[in-house]
Amino acid sequence: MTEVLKLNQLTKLFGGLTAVSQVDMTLNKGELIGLIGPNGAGKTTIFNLLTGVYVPSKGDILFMGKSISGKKPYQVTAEGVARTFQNIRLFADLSVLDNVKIAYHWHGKYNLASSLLRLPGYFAGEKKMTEDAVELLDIFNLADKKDEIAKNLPYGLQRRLEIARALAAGPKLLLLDEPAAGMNPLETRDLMDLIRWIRNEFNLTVLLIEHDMSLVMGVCERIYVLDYGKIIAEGLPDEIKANPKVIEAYLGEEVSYA
Ligand SMILES: Nc1ncnc2c1ncn2[C@@H]1O[C@H](COP(=O)(O)OP(=O)(O)OP(=O)(O)O)[C@@H](O)[C@H]1O
Repeated sequence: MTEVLKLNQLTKLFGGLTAVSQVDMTLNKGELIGLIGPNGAGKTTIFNLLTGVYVPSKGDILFMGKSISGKKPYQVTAEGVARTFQNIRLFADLSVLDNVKIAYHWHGKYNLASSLLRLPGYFAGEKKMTEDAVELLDIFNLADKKDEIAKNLPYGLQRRLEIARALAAGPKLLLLDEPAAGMNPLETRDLMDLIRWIRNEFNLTVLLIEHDMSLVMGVCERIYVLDYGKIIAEGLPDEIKANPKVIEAYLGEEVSYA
């Protein structure tokens, strides 16, 4: 089994606050893993550490066996890690198509000189990129919206577009931060199917933060539970549901497994 991601004693302090504390985690190739925990548990901080937004205070992050701790976000993207955000971050005033095409530039199909000089390679590359982008949008049922301005899309479609854009960067590891936030139950169910499908189709490993328990339990093969920055449980969805530590951590929060 190939280890795609390994966190060794990952720790992040903000002043006196330990937001992430000695977290160990392993993701194997092709796994779809959930990261859950009450508000403020440190989930998004882990994503920010994984993507180079923050530098770990202690511990290490290994991606495909190589340390990526301390790398800049663009370097982490180039290594093959892509993410979506809790609060959607699209280029709001660009078209749906351009939002995806921008991400393709990460693994540019042509070099800077050919792009500046508009050499034949540039036009061929540009055409191929547009075709690829439209194909990707088609998978996400967004091809007919390709010329719309991103901010004018309904919320659920903006979330889909964000995932499409993340995939355009050609990741090996996809990090999804609350992909179902703000979606209705039908949209959530569609999204679950889509996440499972893209994992298979794009040969991905997926780590998913989610508050919607039905989504987490329905789609994830294994789950890590974080509370006050520490991993308090790890296991199969049924094990997690029945784990007293998890139930206690969630006491006072309304949890629905429906
Ligand atoms: N840049 C920062 N500076 C100081 N404290 C921070 C910073 N970012 C996060 N924190 C704190 O770290 C802790 C973990 O926050 P984080 O956003 O990672 O939690 P979370 O599990 O993603 O929460 P939520 O489910 O509400 O999104 C919180 O106490 C938060 O206030």
